[in-house]
Amino acid sequence: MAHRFPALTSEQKKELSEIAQRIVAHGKGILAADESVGTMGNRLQRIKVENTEENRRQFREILFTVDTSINQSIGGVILFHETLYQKDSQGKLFRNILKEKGIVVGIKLDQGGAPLAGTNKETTIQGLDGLSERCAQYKRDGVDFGKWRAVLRIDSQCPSSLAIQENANALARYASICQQNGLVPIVEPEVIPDGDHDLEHCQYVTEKVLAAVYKALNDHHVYLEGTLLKPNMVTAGHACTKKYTPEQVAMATVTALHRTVPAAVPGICFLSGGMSEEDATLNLNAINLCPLPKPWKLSFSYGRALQASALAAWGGKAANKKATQEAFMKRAVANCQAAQGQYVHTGSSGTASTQSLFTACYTY
Ligand SMILES: O=P(O)(O)OC[C@@]1(O)O[C@H](CO)[C@@H](O)[C@@H]1O
Repeated sequence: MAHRFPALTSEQKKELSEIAQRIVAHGKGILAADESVGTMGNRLQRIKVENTEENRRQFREILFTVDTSINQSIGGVILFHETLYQKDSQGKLFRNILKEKGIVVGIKLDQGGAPLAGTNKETTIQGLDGLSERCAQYKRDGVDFGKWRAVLRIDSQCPSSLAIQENANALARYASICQQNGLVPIVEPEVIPDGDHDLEHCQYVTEKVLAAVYKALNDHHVYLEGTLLKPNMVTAGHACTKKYTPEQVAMATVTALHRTVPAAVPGICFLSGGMSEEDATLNLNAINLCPLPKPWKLSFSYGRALQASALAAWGGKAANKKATQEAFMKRAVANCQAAQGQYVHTGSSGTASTQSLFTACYTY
């Protein structure tokens, strides 16, 4: 089989791999601030704030106008469509505020789940139609990476081979379209933590899912050096009675990744999946200390685990801006340290940072 129809030019490949490497350089990770309107509504409800466009804008303004030193810990921010075109109170586009800090701007590209008939409530993700045009427009608007989240769940007959294959193929098709338009695709196959399964079962399923994803990416001629993976950590199900240490989670996670993710992938940025802020940091730290070969950067792309304390500190009040920014900065710095295996837990974490952020059947 000759390679007669190259998918990308060498210039395109260079641009993609440089973007991917910038995002995860020196322990940096990603702030996933891409909650859709509905998901943000759930977050705001917890702090008794109304889900209006202005309230969503105000919270994000506080995060994005944090001190420039945030660029030592955060390499990329994923936005939702609405946020990409919002401005701060001085009239400056959020995306320009982020870029001036040297942070790469990303966008959520998937458009929600659709049921796979004949399965045990499994789904695929929509959004491929018109995706190329959307990517081209976003690139013109200053976006350099995309995100697509596929959801797999563990249950009786789940994940089925249909759900694994279908979601792997959709992720690969999305990744190929992103790269054609100059966007680094974040590939997110999330095995959600609902259920009472043990750590070993989650590892088994995660390996099957990741193996299928990398086969599909190869089939679709995706340039791995210009991608980032956003997987779940391997953890026991939320309702499992047996508890595991961060070191056990780390060993199961790195083993699964080592068996399935090619070394050409520059970075693996975990989602937090409903872990408390502190657990997400401790597990990431243990992953980076795990004594197995780790040819990729192992970092974070947290939504809940980077914003829970900040949301609680804000409470919808402009007067709490400083405390909100301090809470956000604290988590960002802690995760940057964890991404280098240098986090030291001081034991002085606030209540918000140790609270579980799990939501059953987390969809958006
Ligand atoms: O699991 P977390 O770290 O909270 O969020 C991971 C994530 O993929 O899921 C969210 C909902 O789709 C997104 O906002 C975010 O990018």
